[in-house]
Amino acid sequence: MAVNFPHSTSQPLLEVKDLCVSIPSYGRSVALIEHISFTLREREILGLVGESGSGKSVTATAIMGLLDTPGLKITGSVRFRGQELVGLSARKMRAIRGRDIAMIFQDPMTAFTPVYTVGWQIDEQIMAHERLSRKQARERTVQLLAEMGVPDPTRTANRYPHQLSGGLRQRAVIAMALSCNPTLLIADEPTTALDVTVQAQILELISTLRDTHGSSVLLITHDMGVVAETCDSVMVLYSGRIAETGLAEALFAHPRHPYTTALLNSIPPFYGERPHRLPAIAGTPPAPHERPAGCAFSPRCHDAQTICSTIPPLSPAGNGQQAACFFSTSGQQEH
Ligand SMILES: Nc1ncnc2c1ncn2[C@@H]1O[C@H](COP(=O)(O)OP(=O)(O)OP(=O)(O)O)[C@@H](O)[C@H]1O
Repeated sequence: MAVNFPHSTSQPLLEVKDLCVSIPSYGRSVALIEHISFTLREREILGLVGESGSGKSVTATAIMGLLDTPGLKITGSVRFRGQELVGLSARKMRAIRGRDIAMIFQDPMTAFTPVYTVGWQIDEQIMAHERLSRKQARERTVQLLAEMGVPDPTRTANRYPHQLSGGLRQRAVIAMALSCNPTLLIADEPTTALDVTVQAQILELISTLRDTHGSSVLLITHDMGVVAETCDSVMVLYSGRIAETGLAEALFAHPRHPYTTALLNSIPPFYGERPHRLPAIAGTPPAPHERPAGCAFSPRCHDAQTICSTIPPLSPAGNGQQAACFFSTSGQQEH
């Protein structure tokens, strides 16, 4: 587990304040995410965790300016190195995406087109941002692939995406994402499609990026085990709202929200096959348009009481943690 978070005094890189995304549905506005606020510091690895449908991808794509559903409304603030990104023109946002913020997805095949070699595509990415010849770009491509632990990088660069194993493809995707030296890497379930051994290697690679490239990482996952292995800090989402935040070490030792406790109980054994999706707790999260009044987790919570029919505010819960639970400081959720 990433027990020490050495960068708590480093500069804020990404400051998200009160980010809300809603869509119109049958004449009313339905929130996909609500009041999301967090700060990602330089060289920090922050895990964004929650079950399917909790709003992780919507949060990430809103930050990246990639949400384009008609009628969708984004409010709040996303500041990257002090610059406001919400409301920025598509052209300026594209420039920031290519230069400062890169994103990698669960399925590495989506990052590459099948008809060009992997090396060609990474070269193109480099040449789009720097005035380099193909030969110079290829040297950089090969160097990046080598840094990502790709064996025989010169030969691998000349192969097509389908000729690589899943693990090698994901390494190549990370190499492409890093080709412009982004300061922020957003990784959306980057290891879910990979087998356990390769997952561990890719997570190791991501954890070393802050040392090799000085990157900050927003790591999206449904798997608390992945957070434990990789992240300095954690933000737990439930039904589009923050359930709990804190440093990984503190939150793992003393979860303050019953949903966090349930997720921690779902961590599969360290050894053995890791199931694709573990049922964290009986029942499923509500869809955005079916979110109950009050605490959205209360229908699945053993400790729910009458007060939970009002929305619990996100409040300090000790140890630098914050939790949206009326009982978060009483200690009754500790295990
Ligand atoms: N463009 C959209 N239009 C309408 N609803 C959307 C849109 N994108 C996501 N949603 C809904 O918003 C909710 C949050 O989705 P999101 O993809 O962020 O969840 P997630 O936590 O990333 O889940 P997963 O782990 O399955 O990717 C879901 O109920 C989803 O159906």
